[in-house]
Amino acid sequence: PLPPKFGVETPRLAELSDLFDSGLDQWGVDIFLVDELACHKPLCAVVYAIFEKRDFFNKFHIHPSVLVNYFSQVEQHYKQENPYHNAIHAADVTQSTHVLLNAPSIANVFTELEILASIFACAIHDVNHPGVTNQFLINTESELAIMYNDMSVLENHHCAVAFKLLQEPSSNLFASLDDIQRRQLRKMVIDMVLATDMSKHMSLLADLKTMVETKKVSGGCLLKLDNYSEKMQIMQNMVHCADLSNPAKPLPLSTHWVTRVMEEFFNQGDREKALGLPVSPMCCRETANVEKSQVSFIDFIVHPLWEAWTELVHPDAEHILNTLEQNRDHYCELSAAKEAESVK
Ligand SMILES: COc1ccc(-c2ccn(C[C@@H](O)CN3CCOCC3)n2)cc1OC1CCCC1
Ligand SMILES: [Zn+2]
Repeated sequence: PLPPKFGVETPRLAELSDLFDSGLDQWGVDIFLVDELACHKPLCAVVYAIFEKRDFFNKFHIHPSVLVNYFSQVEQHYKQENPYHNAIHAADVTQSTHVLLNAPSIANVFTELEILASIFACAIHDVNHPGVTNQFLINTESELAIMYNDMSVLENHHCAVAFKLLQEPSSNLFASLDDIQRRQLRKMVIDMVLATDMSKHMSLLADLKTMVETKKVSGGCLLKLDNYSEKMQIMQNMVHCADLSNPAKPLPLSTHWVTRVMEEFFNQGDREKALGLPVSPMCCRETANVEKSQVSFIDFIVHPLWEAWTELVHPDAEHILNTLEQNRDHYCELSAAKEAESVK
């Protein structure tokens, strides 16, 4: 028997179906509307829709009910009390990567298994996120930090939880893959999820820039990706771009994410204050300058990354970079207006 369409019981199935028809392949689909129409199971709905659109059910002999069993479990393991690191963020990063994969300039670069691994990695990349940063887990000598020896604590946890949930027989998504494929997929997913650790950002970006330079030299085509490491660098940067894509989305979505991430950071700041720990950067609700922080985040982290990605897939991501630059100017103006207000 087939599970409900998109794996979610919703009285608004027709609207959800229409939104996916028009928006699933679009940069900037309203993921918060997906959350509403899917009765707060956005991850199940988005993954189901992408698997259907990419014909993964047939290509990898996955029964829809097994997909729904597994991603319902994954969705339940995202803490919905987190303002930011919840299943909506996972659905957002997954759908964003689905769009990036459609860029014509990387059309024939990845195998179907690599595409499956990328979509899967996004869907699970923050599962069971506790709503605090690695530094907080380390500073508080949390069980997770002890478990993972302070190294990419969150990212190791997300991976372990996701693969543990796969061991449930009714949820074994990759049962029909052969052992080689399953082992390749597991390695690719681990490599991508561990690369979402922000402390890896600078080295990831350096690799991407080198690849862009060599691409320029080799006459612009990406097809000469012969080894695993080069391909994985692109996949890791693609997922990292999607993870840091909030400022590059249409402004209403971007500001909604800023509100949510600041609330999560401020909750952490409250906990640090209560524990007598130094309050992390941007986590103090009394002193944080939200707009200024966004401008710095864009100038130092997000824009350099998206500038490199845009060069790699030129000209397919120009509109994304333009949106990022327009949004940056918006936050800059807001910040200046706030500054002017405060000196009156
Ligand atoms: C929409 O804006 C953001 C969307 C996502 C993130 C984001 C997700 C994961 N991270 C990594 C941090 O968990 C780790 N950092 C280490 C430094 O201390 C703060 C915590 N960051 C941040 C965003 O903006 C920041 C908050 C104000 C400006 C910068
Ligand atoms: Zn994330």
